[in-house]
Amino acid sequence: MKPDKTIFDYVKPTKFRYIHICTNCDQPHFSNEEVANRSCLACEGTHFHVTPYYNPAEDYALDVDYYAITMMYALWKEGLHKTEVVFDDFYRKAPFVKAVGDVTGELGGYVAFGGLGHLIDTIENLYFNESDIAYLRTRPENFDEAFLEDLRKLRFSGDLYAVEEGNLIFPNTPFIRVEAPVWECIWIEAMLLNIINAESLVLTKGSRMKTIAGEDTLLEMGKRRAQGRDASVYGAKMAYIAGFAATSNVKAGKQFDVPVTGTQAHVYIMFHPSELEAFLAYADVFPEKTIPLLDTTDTLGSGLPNAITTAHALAEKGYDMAAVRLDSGDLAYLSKEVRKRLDEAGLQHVKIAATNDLDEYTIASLKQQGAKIDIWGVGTKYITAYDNPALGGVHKIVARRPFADEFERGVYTFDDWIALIKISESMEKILNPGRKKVYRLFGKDGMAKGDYICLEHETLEEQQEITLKHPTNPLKVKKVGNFEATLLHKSIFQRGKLVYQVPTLQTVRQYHQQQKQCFWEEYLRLEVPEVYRVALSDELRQMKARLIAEHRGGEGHR
Ligand SMILES: Nc1ncnc2c1ncn2[C@@H]1O[C@H](COP(=O)(O)OP(=O)(O)OP(=O)(O)O)[C@@H](O)[C@H]1O
Ligand SMILES: O=P(O)(O)OC[C@H]1O[C@H](OP(=O)(O)OP(=O)(O)O)[C@H](O)[C@@H]1O
Ligand SMILES: O=C(O)c1cccnc1
Repeated sequence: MKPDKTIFDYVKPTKFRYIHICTNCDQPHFSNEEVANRSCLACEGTHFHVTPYYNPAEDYALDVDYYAITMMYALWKEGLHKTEVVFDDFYRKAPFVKAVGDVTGELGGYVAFGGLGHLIDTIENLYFNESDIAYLRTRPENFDEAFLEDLRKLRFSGDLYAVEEGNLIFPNTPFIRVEAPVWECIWIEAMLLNIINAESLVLTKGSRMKTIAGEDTLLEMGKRRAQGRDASVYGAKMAYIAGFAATSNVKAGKQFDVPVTGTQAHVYIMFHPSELEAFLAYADVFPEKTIPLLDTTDTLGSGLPNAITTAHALAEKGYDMAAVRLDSGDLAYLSKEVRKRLDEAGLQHVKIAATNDLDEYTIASLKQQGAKIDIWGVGTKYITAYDNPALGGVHKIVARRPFADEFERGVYTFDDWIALIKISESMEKILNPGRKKVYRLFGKDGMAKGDYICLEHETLEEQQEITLKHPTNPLKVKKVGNFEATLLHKSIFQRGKLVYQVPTLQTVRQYHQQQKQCFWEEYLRLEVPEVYRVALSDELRQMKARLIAEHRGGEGHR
């Protein structure tokens, strides 16, 4: 390595642990092996500067709850850690839906699936770096050195299937399925759920706001109120997917190429000797982008007249003032009055922006009151998912390969998957066992009719009509004919390798809008939404019933 370089000056070595730099020609080579047993591809030199690659920005291996490490260790000690298993990720109750339910008490609602791009990035760069290993070595559990050495080599090596980011997901539909060695599935749980739960939650909040705002402009302004830096940056990214026009979060703009914009704050006006001087000074610098804030002293008595003077001054120079901003008071009354007076002053082009603790409900109410607001700036209630601060997505084992003794006894073959179940007192909490897939059924009009969860070997392609049966209530059935069935999951990782073409943010944003249009508005409305059918195949239901009966009969969880 040249003395004036650090390892960060070389190409990012995704998934490789060591960087071997030719001491002759400075060419970098990436490897998972510490020992350089090769000649340089560029100059055939044989001497290398070898160093572990450690990028503090890629520091995800310990994004776990401690019991993940102790379970991984116990499985390693048992020699079972590489047993292949299947995990499903799903949620049970949609957020933001008030506990009213339909006549049978069942709650509807949806989640907009967010966070897949972030998850892919994280899994691609997931490895225990040297400082992680050093930390684990200090733990009182006294982990075996051979275990720590295996951790140093560990990468995600499994298959991962997921719903595409921006699609809509419903209670109990698995949004991710992971097939991997059991210790890897345990390793990624907390990190995966942390990303998906947080980003899907705010994406859903934003998606609801977009439903209400329609063609009006939505701006994301939550940075100062977000629960941490990541939450603000990824929240701004989710807002863009949801259909917001821009964010005030500059870091998100840089990181994800999201449009960035803003108005002006009270500080700028309070700092100047007078409101009018402040408006004129700002307009001088940003003649095409000036949005005066009207409420520093008196919205209608001072802010608005000064903004009109500023707009006329701009017009004399050939510029159109963009908008004015309301930030307090009765936004319905004020916006109507401001619109009237702007129009009277010949300023029909000047738009009205509003901020102040807005959410989908206040926006809906203001629209219903005939407020003349074109631009909605939302911060706190969007970024914190204020009325429902967590999404309860879970990561659960549903199948495993047989153990050695089970092969030996001839009970199973190598290719078998053994369905696993966890029993609960409440039927809703009992997992859907086995290795499964999910179809989404569309009518000929392109509208979604329900999700159909079945075992991996089952197929729907030949069927003309299907009865969607409620998972727990036998009286709830819905016949669907003349449908098209689409598999909901895409293959993301195969044997640890990324096989999915990650779409651009722009594409994900369009995809989210397209997917929303496939659902009747009754499923998407804010209050008491219609329940979208998620059904199990007969074979899956029967298998589940058999496993429950066996379990209740005391035969354990097989
Ligand atoms: N016409 C309206 N209908 C429904 N909600 C409104 C209407 N006008 C304002 N709101 C909302 O009512 C709340 C008013 O909050 P609050 O009383 O804290 O604001 P304020 O006194 O006007 O201003 P400040 O932020 O300076 O305290 C805000 O959430 C705002 O979005
Ligand atoms: O209301 P939100 O949806 O969070 O939107 C962002 C708010 O942030 C700013 O207020 P600031 O932080 O200056 O304080 P304020 O609440 O007293 O206006 C701005 O004036 C908005 O009102
Ligand atoms: O640009 C704005 O108007 C803005 C940005 C962040 C918070 N409140 C307002």
